[in-house]
Amino acid sequence: MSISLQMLGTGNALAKNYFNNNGLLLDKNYTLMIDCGVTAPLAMHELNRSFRDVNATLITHIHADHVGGLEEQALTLKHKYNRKMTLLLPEALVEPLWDHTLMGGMYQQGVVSSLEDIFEVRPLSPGVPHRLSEDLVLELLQTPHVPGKDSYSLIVNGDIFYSADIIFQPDLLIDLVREQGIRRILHDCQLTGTGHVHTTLEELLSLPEDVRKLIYLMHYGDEKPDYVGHTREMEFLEQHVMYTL
Ligand SMILES: Nc1ccn([C@@H]2O[C@@H]3COP(=O)(O)O[C@H]3[C@H]2O)c(=O)n1
Ligand SMILES: [Zn+2]
Ligand SMILES: [Zn+2]
Repeated sequence: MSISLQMLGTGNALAKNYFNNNGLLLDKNYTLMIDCGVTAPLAMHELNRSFRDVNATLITHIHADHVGGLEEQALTLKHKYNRKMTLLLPEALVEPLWDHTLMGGMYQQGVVSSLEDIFEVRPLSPGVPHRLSEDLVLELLQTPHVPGKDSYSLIVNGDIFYSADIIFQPDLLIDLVREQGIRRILHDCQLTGTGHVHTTLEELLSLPEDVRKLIYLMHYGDEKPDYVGHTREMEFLEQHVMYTL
């Protein structure tokens, strides 16, 4: 089973050179969009891709760089193609995504009054595998980010870990690799400053070598060029490149 990953962007919420950290996970018959931030519609356009060719969009948590493109996505599909996107999201996010984020822009009396009016909503329970296609199985793992904000990392096909924005979790990462058979880690990486809600490069560098060598770095800032060559075994994930996972 061959799974590919193409990032629509690899930047943090404020990056101007790398777009928001959103991705496409692809198997031969299925395309999953991981998060749909403010820059996702333009990123799709630049890749000559259409939301029509995405089977489902998965949301990890509610920050603009992860959900800020959903309004445009839903409107594009409705008005150009008369269809709804399948929205996969942790069950705990269904209500806040509508009440705290999308309702403000999308509410229309008598026409649009719930998330279900604009998406095919498929709530997912964390901690159990969900088969999305013949080759793609996804499990949500709740991980800490901003206090009070539910956030979910992903385990893909039982052996790939994709971090939502996450506070450094060394024990989890070591356990995933040494006990749970994870062979690839896609991890957010804050290059400067203290990691209050993200994991810093310094923290990732403190991991043992057998874990570091499985890590691709993503969700980084525009200062990334200054850090190339200073990440030991860990490589920066690059926007638009197609990776076989
Ligand atoms: N200097 C900054 C940078 C980012 N932010 C917000 O904190 C969020 C952390 O998760 P994120 O998804 O990276 O989005 C960030 C901004 O909303 C912020 O409040 N101040
Ligand atoms: Zn983010
Ligand atoms: Zn975030």
